[in-house]
Amino acid sequence: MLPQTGKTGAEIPQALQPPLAALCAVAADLSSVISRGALGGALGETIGENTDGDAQKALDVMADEAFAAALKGTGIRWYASEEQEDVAELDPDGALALAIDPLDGSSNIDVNVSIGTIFGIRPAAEEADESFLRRGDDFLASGYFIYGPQTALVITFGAGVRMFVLDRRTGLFEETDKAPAIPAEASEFAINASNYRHWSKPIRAYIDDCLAGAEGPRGKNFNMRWVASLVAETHRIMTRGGIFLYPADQRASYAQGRLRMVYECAPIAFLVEQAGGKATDGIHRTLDRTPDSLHARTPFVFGTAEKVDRVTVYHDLPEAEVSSLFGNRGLFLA
Ligand SMILES: O=P(O)(O)OC[C@H]1O[C@](O)(COP(=O)(O)O)[C@@H](O)[C@@H]1O
Ligand SMILES: [Mg+2]
Ligand SMILES: [Mg+2]
Repeated sequence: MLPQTGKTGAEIPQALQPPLAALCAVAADLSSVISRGALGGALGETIGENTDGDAQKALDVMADEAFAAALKGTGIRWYASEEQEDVAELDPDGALALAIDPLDGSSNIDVNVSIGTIFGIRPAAEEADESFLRRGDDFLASGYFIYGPQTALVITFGAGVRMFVLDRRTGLFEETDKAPAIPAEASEFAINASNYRHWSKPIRAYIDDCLAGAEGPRGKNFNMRWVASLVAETHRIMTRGGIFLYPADQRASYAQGRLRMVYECAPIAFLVEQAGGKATDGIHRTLDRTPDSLHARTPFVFGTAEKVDRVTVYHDLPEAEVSSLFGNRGLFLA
């Protein structure tokens, strides 16, 4: 079930072909299960709790079990999943380590909104933790499947970004010639605005200035999106630019935001950088940071490079300039 590279003919690295074929086979099956909705059972029913304390939905567990089973014998030694407390050893003689969010956007399972799967593949270290608790500059591949009106695979092997769409007539992922590249200009921001009162001053100031529109310090109007599915936001930003923010906030257990470094933020960061964008924790480059545990969370800001840089600058502004009463930011922020 390897993705068909007819459009570009560009090779898929040999060592990655078996795990990628397995990922595509499971994703195609998942796509079909998801498209049947309630006909296929209560996919969005809460059946437990994962390590993070997040509600575990039936589809979360189904997806995790399907990916883990399909990846056996494909060269993956270490399998790190959102839905499993510890790293699983699939093939002791495998040379690869795979981190996965089997089902991303779980709150949308029952409301027919796009959901997805996020994955990242890197060389396996001798020890499980050592394979994942390290800087993110040795990815061999990362990407996501999005189960929406189209089921698509967006992936990078470290040489740009490629997109494949599932052709339901053949069950194969066919490469398109529209390789996503994040536009340098955009006017959309994505953030869960209901958390405004919990954000830091620099984040509030950045969003205040977007909301102030043409009359405010930015001198232009913006639009807001929040799908509550990281994969859907990523796909939109990969396609038409913009910025996504899930910052740290003052709620209990959100001091490092909500999203997890190993199987959400680092794989997305590698992909976004390959598409010409940037990804940080609001200040520091995501891929330069080392997670201290498998399910460690991190604040996450990614998208159009200039916008991500601007959020970093807001964190450098003097206290007085990020108080929400302050009308004008430093001149260079015009
Ligand atoms: O519900 P919130 O706080 O807006 O958070 C939405 C975020 O949570 C997530 O659903 C977390 O991912 P999971 O669904 O895999 O746990 C992201 O996809 C999404 O960006
Ligand atoms: Mg997720
Ligand atoms: Mg998930």
